[in-house]
Amino acid sequence: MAPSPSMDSKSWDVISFAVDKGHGVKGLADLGLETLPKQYIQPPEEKITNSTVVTDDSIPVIDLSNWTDPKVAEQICHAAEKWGFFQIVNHGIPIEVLEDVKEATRRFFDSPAEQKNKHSKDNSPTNNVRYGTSFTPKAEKALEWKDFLSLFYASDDEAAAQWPSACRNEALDFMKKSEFVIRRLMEALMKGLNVKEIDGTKESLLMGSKRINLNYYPKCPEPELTVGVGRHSDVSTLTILLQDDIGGLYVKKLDSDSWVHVPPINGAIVINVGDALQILSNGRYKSIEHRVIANGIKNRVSVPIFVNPRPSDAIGPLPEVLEGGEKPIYKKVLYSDYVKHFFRKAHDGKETVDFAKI
Ligand SMILES: CC(C)(COP(=O)(O)OP(=O)(O)OC[C@H]1O[C@@H](n2cnc3c(N)ncnc32)[C@H](O)[C@@H]1OP(=O)(O)O)[C@@H](O)C(=O)NCCC(=O)NCCSC(=O)/C=C/c1ccc(O)c(O)c1
Ligand SMILES: O=C(O)CCC(=O)C(=O)O
Ligand SMILES: [Fe+2]
Repeated sequence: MAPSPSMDSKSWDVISFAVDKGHGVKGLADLGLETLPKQYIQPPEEKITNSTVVTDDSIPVIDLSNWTDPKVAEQICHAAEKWGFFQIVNHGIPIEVLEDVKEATRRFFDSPAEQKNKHSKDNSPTNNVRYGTSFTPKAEKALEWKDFLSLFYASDDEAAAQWPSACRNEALDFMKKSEFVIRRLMEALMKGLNVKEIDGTKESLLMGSKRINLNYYPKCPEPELTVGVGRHSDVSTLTILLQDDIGGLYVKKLDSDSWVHVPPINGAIVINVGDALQILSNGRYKSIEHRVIANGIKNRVSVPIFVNPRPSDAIGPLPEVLEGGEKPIYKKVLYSDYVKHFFRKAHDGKETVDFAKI
């Protein structure tokens, strides 16, 4: 039966429509539903409340106008240790590149479901391009109110042949124009760990592979009953996250049960430490839990670039970190095993990193 706004979600198959046929939550939102389908209702404990949000504190904002100032490197290391999250301004990535990739994200998700679904797990001719909804629908008790396109970068030629034309050039441009920033951030962070030089081995561990996701969070009926993205930490070394002007990303404060909002700043980019860098730094840099709320007012887009080790790398605490006799708290794990473990289950806060604990 074809869905209509007046129908409640008992009378038609929401999963078949949104997940299998590829309409996503964008398709559900376009129906003009007045109530949230029950499959998206999250347990009450996932609701973010005023009592857990603090408004008198926020993640650092770091001005990168002067990279050569040693104080900038100190601020980066300090933010990575104490917050695991910070925003950067005056980073040198042209504002048009940022605007263009947000626009391309809207263009891709505005295209017909049949078009988008050509890139689903079942239909895509390559594993490097994947359109989907929620996170792991088969493993989740409640779905998340988000559609995504995930693009693993293999080469320019492969991207030209396989990435959707609606967003290919803009996504590639954002990746390329952020390379300089990623390298400088890594150099600063490695200095803080006593690593003098990023040689070939370190280059692979720190930034050997990249994945860019285009996220689309449509306007949601009854947004307080669901989530945009559930509590999780990223499995990357670093994530370079571009958000639009809507807001809704919350970050957990270290060693607390409080959450802070990450306010959109025009032209800024959010940076966060992922599990791989937490493991490589033996816990010095923190991969922090974060989540995105759903909203009932406007569609939101975000574009994270996940900077990762190569899938074939073994990751564990770096020798330089353990030089002074510090005990390793993580064992060596094959990065592709780590990522598979992450993708196999629903978002579950910081549980993934236990996979690598000694
Ligand atoms: C990821 C793997 C290990 C998958 O290996 P492979 O053996 O080919 O398995 P697969 O059958 O394609 O995928 C295994 C499952 O993961 C899921 N999966 C794979 N890629 C993705 C993806 N990009 N997004 C969501 N799920 C995915 C699949 O759907 C499979 O589940 P199921 O459909 O069988 O139930 C491989 O592609 C690889 O080594 N990739 C290179 C390294 C890499 O990509 N690292 C990831 C960094 S991404 C990163 O840091 C964060 C991603 C993220 C995404 C969404 C969020 O909401 C979120 O919070 C975070
Ligand atoms: O949309 C956002 O602001 C964050 C998304 C996110 O955490 C992710 O894709 O891993
Ligand atoms: Fe994330």
